Amino acid sequence: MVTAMTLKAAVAGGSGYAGGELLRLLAAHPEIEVATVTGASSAGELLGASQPHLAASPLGALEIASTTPELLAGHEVVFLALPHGQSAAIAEALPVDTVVVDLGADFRLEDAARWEHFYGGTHAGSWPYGLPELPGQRPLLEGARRIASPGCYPTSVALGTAPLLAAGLLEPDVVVVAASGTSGAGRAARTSLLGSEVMGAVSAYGVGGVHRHTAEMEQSLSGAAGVPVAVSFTPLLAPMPRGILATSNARLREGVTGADLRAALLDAYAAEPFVVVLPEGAQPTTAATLGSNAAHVQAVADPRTGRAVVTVAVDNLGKGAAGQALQNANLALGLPETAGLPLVGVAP
Ligand SMILES: NC(=O)C1=CN([C@@H]2O[C@H](COP(=O)(O)OP(=O)(O)OC[C@H]3O[C@@H](n4cnc5c(N)ncnc54)[C@H](OP(=O)(O)O)[C@@H]3O)[C@@H](O)[C@H]2O)C=CC1
Ligand SMILES: CC(=O)N[C@@H](CCC(=O)OP(=O)(O)O)C(=O)O
Repeated sequence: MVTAMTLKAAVAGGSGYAGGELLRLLAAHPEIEVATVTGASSAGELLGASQPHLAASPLGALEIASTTPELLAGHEVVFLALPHGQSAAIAEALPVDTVVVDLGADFRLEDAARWEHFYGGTHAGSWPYGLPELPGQRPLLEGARRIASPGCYPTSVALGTAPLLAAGLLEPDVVVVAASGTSGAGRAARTSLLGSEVMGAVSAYGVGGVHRHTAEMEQSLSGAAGVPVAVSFTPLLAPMPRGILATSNARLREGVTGADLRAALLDAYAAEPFVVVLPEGAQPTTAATLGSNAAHVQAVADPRTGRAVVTVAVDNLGKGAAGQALQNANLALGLPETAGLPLVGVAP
């Protein structure tokens, strides 16, 4: 039930994985109420049938509507959790004073040529990049009407390495190997159903610099470093439903120690509610972040090879997607940044 005191939200793509997690978070948000949920093939179904984890919430009784700009207009905030290429036309038709947070990639890249290279089609433009913890980024998101929420892998990589590059501790050439749970591929991919192929195996994909998140990582890391940063990225598919563990490896600048790396992370995240720099000796694990908007970060020096090893765990559907989108909406709407966002995960 929407009351005069609450802000009305619409979630487009509410039948998908990212939309489903966003609706779970919004169901407990103190100041936002979901008035409209849309989808495509699921239009006409009850949300509780499409997303069984929402069945006990009043949201479960909402009917999923077809996605049209007319239906999405008239809300204070619209979340777009749609496949790539679907957001731009919808966003253009929404009122300019509506807060629109896109969970997809349509508006993440500033460079049109790079967007077209990695995604194909025509670049729709760029919006403020919704990773508030990046140096200098939060003021661009406070009060914004359009926000491009980052991809899950780029979120995890930037949270670990951006402060180290900004502090001049690493050479601007980063090798990333990151493992994701199957929900990262979206519900439509049905990888979750291919148990015989996915379970019991870890496999690399998008190998050889072709994964589209490479451009997004280079954009945010170059912004933090103030010089172009090259990223070599290899994603791995891991036999788990959700979670990302990203490892980033880069050459240390002359004289830099492990203590310097940790000091830079602790300094960058001292006042950040969602980023936890783990105690020395502890390593991030995906399980500890599940269901939360937290990112767990660690950095270690390998003095024998003169390299830094930075590890980050996030929930790909939490800080990697829905949690981050809600954090961005809170900033845009002038609400407490942490409203409706769990700081702690579920265990075991
Ligand atoms: N999964 C993840 O970890 C992350 C996802 N994202 C981004 O979030 C967005 C959604 O991803 P995800 O939830 O994983 O994807 P899913 O495949 O799970 O869900 C896609 C959603 O979009 C709807 N949809 C599909 N085609 C259309 C269309 N032509 N018009 C309108 N709606 C359509 C689907 O509706 P229906 O089911 O009714 O057909 C469904 O609700 C993507 O842009 C993705 O890149 C970002 C970060 C992480
Ligand atoms: C396991 C898996 O397939 N993961 C997805 C990443 C999903 C995501 O964050 O990103 P976008 O919003 O940019 O699509 C992939 O590699 O394409």
